[in-house]
Amino acid sequence: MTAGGKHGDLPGEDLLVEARDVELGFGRTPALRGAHLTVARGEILAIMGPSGSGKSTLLHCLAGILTPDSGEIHFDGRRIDTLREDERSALRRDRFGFVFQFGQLVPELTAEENVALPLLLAGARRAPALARARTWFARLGLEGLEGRRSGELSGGQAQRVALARALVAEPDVLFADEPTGSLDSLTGEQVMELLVSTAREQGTTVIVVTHEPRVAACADREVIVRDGRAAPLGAGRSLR
Ligand SMILES: Nc1ncnc2c1ncn2[C@@H]1O[C@H](COP(=O)(O)OP(=O)(O)OP(=O)(O)O)[C@@H](O)[C@H]1O
Repeated sequence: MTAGGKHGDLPGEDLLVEARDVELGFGRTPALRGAHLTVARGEILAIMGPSGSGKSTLLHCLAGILTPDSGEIHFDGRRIDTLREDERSALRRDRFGFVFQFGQLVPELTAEENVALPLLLAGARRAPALARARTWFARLGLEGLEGRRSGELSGGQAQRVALARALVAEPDVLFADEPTGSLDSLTGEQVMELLVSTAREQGTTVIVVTHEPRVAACADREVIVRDGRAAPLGAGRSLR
C-alpha cells in the first residue's frame, strides 16, 4: 500500500494526509520551517529525528491539534487547518485515534471503560460500547484485566489499553507520539508489533513519532525531521 516509492510523492488517489510547506513558531522559536510530508492510505509511517527538531509539532499539526502559522494540512481530500475548532474537534473524535507516551488513561475508570470511552463520546449506549471494548482485551493479550484501573496495570499493559482505546472506533488515522517511550525496549517492541499488526488488520493509517530505530523499523517508511523540515530517510542534506 506504500505508494510513490521511498522518495516520491504519492499518486492523488492514495494520499490520505499531507503537510504542505508548514511553518509554525512558538514565540521566537521556529519549530517547523516549511515541512512537507505525504502519507498514503493504509501506510505506516515513522517520524524520526533529533530532540527538538519538530516531530511532535508536526504530528500535532497533521492531527489538527495545532494550527500552522502558514502552509496547509490536508486530510482525505479536504484542507483541515482552516476548519473551525469545533469542526476539527469532531474530525479528531470521529476519524483519528491517539496514543501518547504517558498518562493517557483516565485513572477513575476501569480498563474496559477507558477503551469504551471513544464509543461513548460518539454517542454509543453503555452496554454495547463495553461489549465492543471487551473484544479488544483478548486481541491484545489483556484478558482478565478488564476491571483494573490504570494504577493496577504495568506500563506495557497500560499502553496496550491505550492502544485499544485509540483503535476501538476504527479511526482512519492513528497518531502515536513516542508510544513506547516509557517502556523498556522488549515491552516497547511488543507494543509496537501489536500496534502495527492491529492497524494493518483494520487498514488504519499510522503516523508514529519515535526515537527508537527498532520501533521505526516496524513502519513501511521513515522520514527524518531536522530543523523543522521533513526528509525521507537517507536523503542526506537534500531536504524537500
Ligand atoms: N508549547 C511550546 N512552547 C514553546 N516552545 C515549544 C513548545 N512546544 C515545542 N516547542 C519548541 O519547538 C521545537 C520543536 O519541538 P518538538 O516538541 O516538536 O520537538 P521534537 O522533535 O518532538 O522533540 P523531542 O524528540 O525532544 O520530543 C523545540 O525547540 C521546542 O523547544
